[in-house]
Amino acid sequence: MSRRGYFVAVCGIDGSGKTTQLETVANYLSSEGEVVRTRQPSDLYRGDPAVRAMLDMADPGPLAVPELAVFAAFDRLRHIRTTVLPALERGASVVTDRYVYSTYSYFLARGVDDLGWLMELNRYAPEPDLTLYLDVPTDVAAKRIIARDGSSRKREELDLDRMDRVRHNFRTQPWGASPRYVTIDGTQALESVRDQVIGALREHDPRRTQLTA
Ligand SMILES: Nc1ncnc2c1ncn2[C@@H]1O[C@H](COP(=O)(O)OP(=O)(O)OP(=O)(O)O)[C@@H](O)[C@H]1O
Ligand SMILES: Cc1cn([C@H]2C[C@H](O)[C@@H](COP(=O)(O)O)O2)c(=O)[nH]c1=O
Repeated sequence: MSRRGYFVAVCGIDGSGKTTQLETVANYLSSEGEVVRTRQPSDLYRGDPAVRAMLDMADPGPLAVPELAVFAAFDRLRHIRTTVLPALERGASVVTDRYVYSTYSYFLARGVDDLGWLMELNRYAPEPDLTLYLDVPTDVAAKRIIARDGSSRKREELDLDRMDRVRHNFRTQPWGASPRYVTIDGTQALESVRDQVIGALREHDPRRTQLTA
């Protein structure tokens, strides 16, 4: 019997602990088989000079933000088609650093006011089996980034008001709540966060139902 892999997304504001917990997820799942660790946006979007320039501008202008949203959606669909789905279909687990909920949270905070339009752009993005949202206040995340990097790297991370709005979106999920979207208090000690991440991974593992079906 062919078995589809486990699809997990890790989301949160910059500095919330995503990279740290991606390691937890990948280590946990790798004891059971192949794990593909990836991220959105992909290098196509991140490496584009116009994207980098717009992310660094205080006010990129009214057309630039929707342009970025369209490119991010294109990038996501291509990434899903070329990386995520082939891996899941061969039975590998896929763990992605950020997913469509990051797009919604960041673009709403950047001023896109039509969530329906954003959702329509991303309608073919499959819902992960589990999305782990690491909730951390903006000031805590900013301090962590400065402790890690010496100084903040991007304008976006420096804009604490905007990051507060991003966090609000992640917390309130205006795109619609799902039992597969699990909020974890990311301010807890590392061991505690890790235990909750592993608990959620066990609870939402689609292969449990595949085995008992
Ligand atoms: N629960 C925690 N308690 C204290 N520090 C933590 C915790 N989790 C992560 N950190 C530390 O906070 C910093 C940011 O964590 P991490 O790099 O995992 O975040 P991130 O969300 O991937 O950040 P970015 O989006 O900027 O890449 C790191 O130095 C990490 O060691
Ligand atoms: C999903 C998504 C994210 N972004 C933004 C959000 C962040 O500012 C960066 C990625 O930062 P990282 O810490 O290096 O992961 O990209 C975006 O512009 N569009 C998206 O769809």
